[in-house]
Amino acid sequence: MNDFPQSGRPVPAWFTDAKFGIFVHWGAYSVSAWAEPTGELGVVDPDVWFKHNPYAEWYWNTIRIEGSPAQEHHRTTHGGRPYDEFLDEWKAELFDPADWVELFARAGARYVVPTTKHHDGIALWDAPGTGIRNTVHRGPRRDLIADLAAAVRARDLRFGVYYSGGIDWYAGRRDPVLHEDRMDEGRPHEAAYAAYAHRQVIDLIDRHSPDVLWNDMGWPRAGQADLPELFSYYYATVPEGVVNDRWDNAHADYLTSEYEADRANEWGACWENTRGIGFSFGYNQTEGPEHLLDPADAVRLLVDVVSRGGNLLLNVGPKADGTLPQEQRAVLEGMASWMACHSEAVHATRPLESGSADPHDGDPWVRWTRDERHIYAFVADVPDEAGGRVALKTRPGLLDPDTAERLDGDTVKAEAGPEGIHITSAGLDTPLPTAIRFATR
Ligand SMILES: C[C@@H]1N[C@H](CNC(=O)Cc2c[nH]c3ccccc23)[C@@H](O)[C@H](O)[C@@H]1O
Repeated sequence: MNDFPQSGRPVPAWFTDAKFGIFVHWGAYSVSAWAEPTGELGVVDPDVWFKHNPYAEWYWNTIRIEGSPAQEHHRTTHGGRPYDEFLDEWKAELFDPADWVELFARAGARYVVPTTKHHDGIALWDAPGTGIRNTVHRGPRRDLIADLAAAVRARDLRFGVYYSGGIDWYAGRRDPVLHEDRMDEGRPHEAAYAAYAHRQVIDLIDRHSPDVLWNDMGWPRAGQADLPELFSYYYATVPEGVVNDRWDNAHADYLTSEYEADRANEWGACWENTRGIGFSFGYNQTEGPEHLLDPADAVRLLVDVVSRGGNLLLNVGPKADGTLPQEQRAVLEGMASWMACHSEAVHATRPLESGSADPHDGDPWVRWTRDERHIYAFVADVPDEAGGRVALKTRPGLLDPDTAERLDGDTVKAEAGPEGIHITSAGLDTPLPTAIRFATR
């Protein structure tokens, strides 16, 4: 979607060191919590995508598409009633932000980005111009953004905000989006909406000094001339703030990709891949284990992204009551137990210079990271018949075999080989990667 260079502004070190953030998609769509588990963005045929949208947060759009299974579900389960009623049904009665943040921190996340207003236009704070159509005056009757921000900062994590500037099916009054080629028709571009959105982002900056401004689906054309002023105001308020790339090519401190879409953005010193634990960002009750990443998948995704110089923004979709779905908690718990001894090989690392050591897919699976004094080899799926022996292809002399150590404490033997380093160690035949640390020569 974006083929322009980043802003040229050096991205603050906290962001490139952070490596791992948690996205939180929570809204009135968490009450309906329903979508077909069609598949991943970028893999699903675009002609199928919108009528069979796996994004549960797109429920209001999908139920307005004639003949969609979601429309049928809405008719039979909710009597076809107005989407807006889900706001009043949303109570968030079990919302415990400190509990969420503790799990996010243990999993190794260093920043948290909640949806403050998604495409349905419902604000999770008392946003200017929204009247009572927000979670302070209806439903939860709570400023969910302020409560989460406080918990995130109390745990010394960075706090960012997601804002749907490009799409607003309420204030923007648009017909359903039927195909990505007609996405622009689904977007409001008028001056009134631009002023409304601009004012809300300024309000978020004034209230929370967010460390990340994560806008989505572009910015209304009538408001694009005012973006340089908005960004200047943001940076003056948050000198270490970062701005993503979804403002219609106006500006970007870093580029984003989403599932398999926009993978061409995954280059340079700083980019971020985002996805849900399943095929959806909003909680989708129809998803089963076969649709979700397991802990090993999530760890490998994080390690692969970090080894290529990116951040992973992994999403959780809380239930309407404020609890994190058990199957999503389990993934973060799995990441947390892995992160307990692998953080040093992930956080504040950088990719290796190209050509010094090769990643490898298949058996074994190999990825690399480095910091000033060490090089880390992540190894998984070592075939059993190899007796735990792996040949790591590296530039000769790059690693000192005598310094090899497994971060989980198990023993590893290393010796220089013709193509780099041979290591021998037990228990590397699992899909969950293990890091071996070497001192750099
Ligand atoms: C983080 C997610 N961002 C989505 C917007 N995604 C994009 O614009 C990315 C994208 C690239 N190519 C596309 C083709 C069709 C739909 C989306 C995209 C939103 O529509 C989702 O609901 C969720 O908030």
